[in-house]
Amino acid sequence: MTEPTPTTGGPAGPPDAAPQDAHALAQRLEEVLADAGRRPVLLALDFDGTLSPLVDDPASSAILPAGVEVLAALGGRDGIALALVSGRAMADLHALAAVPPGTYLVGSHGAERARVTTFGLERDVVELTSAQADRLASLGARAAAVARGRDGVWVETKPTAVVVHTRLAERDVAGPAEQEALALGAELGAGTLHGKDVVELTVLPADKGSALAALRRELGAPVVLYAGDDVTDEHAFAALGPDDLTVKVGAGATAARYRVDGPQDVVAALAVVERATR
Ligand SMILES: O=P(O)(O)OC[C@H]1O[C@H](O[C@H]2O[C@H](CO)[C@@H](O)[C@H](O)[C@H]2O)[C@H](O)[C@@H](O)[C@@H]1O
Repeated sequence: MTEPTPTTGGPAGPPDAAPQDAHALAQRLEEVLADAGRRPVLLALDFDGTLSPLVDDPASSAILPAGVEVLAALGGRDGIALALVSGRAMADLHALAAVPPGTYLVGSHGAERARVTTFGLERDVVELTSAQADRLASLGARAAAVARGRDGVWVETKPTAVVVHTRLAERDVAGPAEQEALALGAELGAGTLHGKDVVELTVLPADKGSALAALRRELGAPVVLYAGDDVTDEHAFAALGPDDLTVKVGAGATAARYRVDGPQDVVAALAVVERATR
């Protein structure tokens, strides 16, 4: 897996200072949570690569069991709001994400919004204009042509986008496929997001930063913790301020203040929140 260039995936260049480690993050979380005046704290988390380890088959992704447990414990806790902010299509995210009622779900990088309830999903309707629907159909057909004959390259379709996946392809096959997909997006006037082994071509441009800022405003959250592993999460980091906690999961250039190694460390940070808010 190669890290895509942030130019097409996210807005930010690297910060001046190197991100701080998991220990510094835990300390800062404890400080923030000790101040009852700074509630609600919005815990907003990317899904793939952040709560759920990356796998070859996106349908078999799952939040780490310890993560499911700690999220369940945080559900409905006073002063804590939970959100998943993902590139996944909403139906897909809802099916895979074992999260407690009350959790906000942001899907398709912000094009889809919903809230988990005890009775099911309360979901905003997404409607495409006929021009957008036509463009999505053309993108689907042309993306299929990009994948055709290329071993390990396949196309996922979402309500507002198509995704060219290259994780299973050799590098000399994946690189040209990603470049062709990006060129296709430019040719058909689609929004493009270049994530980890994926090129997303969307007819309803959205980004995690705008979606996160809107959710924060609605909730009136003075503090936000956002954790994400991909270049598309840089939009979310860029939308947050100096009092927020931005956490890059894994390697790669980032504007986040903290860096942790993997999903197990994200779960550990959530456990800090769980203990501090009992
Ligand atoms: O914003 P996210 O929650 O990180 O979702 C981004 C994309 O995630 C999925 O693809 C990624 O995870 C797959 C499963 O681990 C992996 O096979 C793929 O290489 C990753 O890019 C999903 O399939 C995409 O639709 C999401 O946009």
